[in-house]
Amino acid sequence: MTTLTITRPDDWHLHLRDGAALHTTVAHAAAQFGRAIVMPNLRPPVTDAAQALAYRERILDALQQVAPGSTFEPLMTLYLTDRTTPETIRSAKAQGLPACKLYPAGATTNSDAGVTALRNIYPALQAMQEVGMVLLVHGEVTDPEVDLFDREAVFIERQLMPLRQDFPELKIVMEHITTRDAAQYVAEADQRLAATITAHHLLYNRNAIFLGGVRPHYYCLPVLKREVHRQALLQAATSGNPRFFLGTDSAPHAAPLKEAAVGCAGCYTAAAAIELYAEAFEQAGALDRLEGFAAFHGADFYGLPRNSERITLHKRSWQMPEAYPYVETVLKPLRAGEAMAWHSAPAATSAAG
Ligand SMILES: NC(=O)N[C@@H](CC(=O)O)C(=O)O
Ligand SMILES: [Zn+2]
Ligand SMILES: [Zn+2]
Repeated sequence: MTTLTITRPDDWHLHLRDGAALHTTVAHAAAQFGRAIVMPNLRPPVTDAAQALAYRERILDALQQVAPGSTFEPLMTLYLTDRTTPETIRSAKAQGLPACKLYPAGATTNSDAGVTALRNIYPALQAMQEVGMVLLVHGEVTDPEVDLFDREAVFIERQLMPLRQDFPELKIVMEHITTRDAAQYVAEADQRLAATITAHHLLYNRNAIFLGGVRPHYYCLPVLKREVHRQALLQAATSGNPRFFLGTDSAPHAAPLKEAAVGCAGCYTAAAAIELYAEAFEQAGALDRLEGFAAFHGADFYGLPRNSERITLHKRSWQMPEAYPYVETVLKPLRAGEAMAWHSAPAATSAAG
């Protein structure tokens, strides 16, 4: 297959950051995706509807500048803290926010204000269950005794299983799953549990972080795992199961902050996300399953209409730029300077055909 036309995809897990960063991140996201679930882990975090709507306006302002006329739609989320009240949840739902995000305190970038114990958010979760908001989960325990590579599997046992028992009607998305354990757990669960999978976890195993020396641009959280896990994720993503869908977790950090003694976690894939996913699906011989994963399953899970526009991908080699301008520095994308197998044509080109 040398061209592939699919319904315009959505990104169900995306970091856009704020301020001048939006000029880079919003341009990339809007070029590919119809909608994106925008992560709330800003500094300070987005903890109520008013902050979320103000952030949405800043995103839309940037969109007007970098892609005038674009219909890209940012879907806003709340950052849960120990102090999130049921009233905050009800107000967020009333103002159209589809989801809230659980960051266990200390689990990842900008999670210091996150939740220190699940019981602290039980009243908020109860309200979310009642009003029908989706709970998004960074599923890793923060217990320093637990090996970094086991933190997702342990989270499922210690936190997610009891949580699902206590809130059986709550819709939950396990974000950026990285293990066979998570893929199996989600596959065996009911309709209310889904998972997003990133392109980088489909394409790389943990060797990528250490190939010839430490490679900070392959460091993200949850960290890349062994090849058996990558294979299991690929199988889940290409299985056709509607509870697995696209979430890039594209997480920009200025290059100097990643190439540091203590480098930030996060891979930047938004500039060519669908091309990376196409490569992974092709590798699995399942390009015919890409559209469901990228454009249908997420919208269906969230109860939103599917996109009507289409995009076209061409099998054509090109080179990923070394860097993109980013605030006052640069941003190095995953695959920087390396070959890409698929190329996505701008919407205008595909519409003409
Ligand atoms: N994935 C990451 O490694 N980093 C994300 C946070 C997150 O999604 O956990 C970020 O905001 O930089
Ligand atoms: Zn996360
Ligand atoms: Zn993320």
